[in-house]
Amino acid sequence: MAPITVKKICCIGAGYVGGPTCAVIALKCPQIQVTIVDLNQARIDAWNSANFDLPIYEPGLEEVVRATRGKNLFFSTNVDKAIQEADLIFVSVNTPTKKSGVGAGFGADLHYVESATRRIAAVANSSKIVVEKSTVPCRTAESMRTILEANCKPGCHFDILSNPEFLAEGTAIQDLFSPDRVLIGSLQTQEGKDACAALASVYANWVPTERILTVGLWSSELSKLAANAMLAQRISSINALSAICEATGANIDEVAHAVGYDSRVGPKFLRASVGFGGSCFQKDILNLVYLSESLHLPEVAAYWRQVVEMNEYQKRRFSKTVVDTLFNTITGKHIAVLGFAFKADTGDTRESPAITIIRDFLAERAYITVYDPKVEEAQIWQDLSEACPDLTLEQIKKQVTIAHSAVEACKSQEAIVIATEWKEFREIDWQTVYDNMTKPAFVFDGRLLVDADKLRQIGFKVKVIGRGERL
Ligand SMILES: NC(=O)C1=CN([C@@H]2O[C@H](COP(=O)(O)OP(=O)(O)OC[C@H]3O[C@@H](n4cnc5c(N)ncnc54)[C@H](O)[C@@H]3O)[C@@H](O)[C@H]2O)C=CC1
Ligand SMILES: O=C(O)[C@H]1O[C@H](OP(=O)(O)OP(=O)(O)OC[C@H]2O[C@@H](n3ccc(=O)[nH]c3=O)[C@H](O)[C@@H]2O)[C@H](O)[C@@H](O)[C@@H]1O
Repeated sequence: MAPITVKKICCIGAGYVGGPTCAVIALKCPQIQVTIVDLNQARIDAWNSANFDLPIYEPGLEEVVRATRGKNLFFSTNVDKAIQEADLIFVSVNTPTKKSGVGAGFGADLHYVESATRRIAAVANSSKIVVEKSTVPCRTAESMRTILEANCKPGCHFDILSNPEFLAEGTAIQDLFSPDRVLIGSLQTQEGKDACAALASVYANWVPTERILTVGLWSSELSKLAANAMLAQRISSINALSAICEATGANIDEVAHAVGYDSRVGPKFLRASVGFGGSCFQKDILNLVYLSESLHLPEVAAYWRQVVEMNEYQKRRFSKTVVDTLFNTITGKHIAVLGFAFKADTGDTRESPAITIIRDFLAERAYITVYDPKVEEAQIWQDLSEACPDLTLEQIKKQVTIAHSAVEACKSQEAIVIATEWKEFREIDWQTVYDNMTKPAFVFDGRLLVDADKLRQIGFKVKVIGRGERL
């Protein structure tokens, strides 16, 4: 059979993954027409906005969209038309943790994947390659195939591939331009292999072929959960060690450096922090826990669950350090929280540790001033309202103020908490900040960001995560 040539791609889901991923495909494959669709009209309008006020902030993304939009990249809410025209369809919809019913709190909520799949079956009038881009539990492709085969029009045939995404927010464009690997899982039938080759040929426009890994469908699905679980496990491991450092006087930077120098361990992803956030680590580990439990593997489930429990402990431990250090009470005290996003270079706040810390401070009835360079005010209010269901928004607004710069946020405060590692926080004029604070002035660095010695010379009392030194 002649190799399948992909000419038109549809991506269902114009979010953090679908948007950047398919914009980069459009840039690297000018011969392919790419249409990204979503049910959310506001999101599509933002992708199409005349001034490129895109719905997500990601360094380099605007340049990619400027170079391709209206040429071979289109954003639309006309899901059916894009499905009908495409030869290959990415399903890149959200797969959050289930909130109720069987598996609540652990399992993935697959209803967005299912409704996208049902839509493909209902409207497709020719054969398609359907690609799972969303992160899904192992064997989801089988359910998709059952739905597609039971509902498709006569003469239509669907090949299903798994092609999980490994980009990290904040570096998405760089990660997509030069991925460590692209993973494609397929059934090991001739048709499955042909579909796999068709998708591989799309990536081969810019990814070296030795980095395009082809495996079985179930391995591909599980590899995505495994990759996130192992990355998160490294952070929980280093954070567990940070607690020992604080208790013994060891320095977590030095420990991470010494351990990471072993080429078998490697230096990356060993940065102690106030805890990991983001929409996926916790969700994907809980998904793995649920999978393990459903497979009657309770020890395996407990092992992975501990990675999330350690992360919760780290966030709690950080809040408690602040209270303990501020003479065992923060009631009525003024604290600046620098950073609200879950990491630098993104406006995304999903599962951000800053939310948990502020919730803890609100429970102690402290006054908080927040500053983040990219997170919208409305998002901060929404996140705090969800995190503090016992408080009305009016009550929250009495205790929380949003500032427009770091220096403004720190003015007249008793303590500063660094919750996100934004580069601009490294360049703060600490002398001016100190002069304008209530004394003693405290800095709690949850991101290993400040030069603690320099701050101490100015007069600050400084506590850095993973360091047991004197204030
Ligand atoms: N955010 C990240 O950095 C990464 C996310 N992932 C995975 O990718 C998937 C998507 O994640 P995000 O892009 O962050 O989610 P998102 O929530 O930003 O975007 C998903 C989009 O899908 C749309 N959608 C849902 N059902 C639809 C339907 N039936 N038809 C059309 N549109 C529909 C939603 O309106 C939403 O805009 C998830 O499974 C996630 O685990 C994987 C790697 C990285
Ligand atoms: O499936 C996903 O969603 C993605 O999840 C992560 O990407 P992301 O969550 O965007 O960002 P990371 O850089 O992994 O950071 C996650 C959290 O861990 C924290 N972190 C990271 C690294 C580190 O050494 N220490 C640390 O505390 C970050 O501050 C952040 O809160 C993975 O890195 C991606 O490979 C994966 O595709």
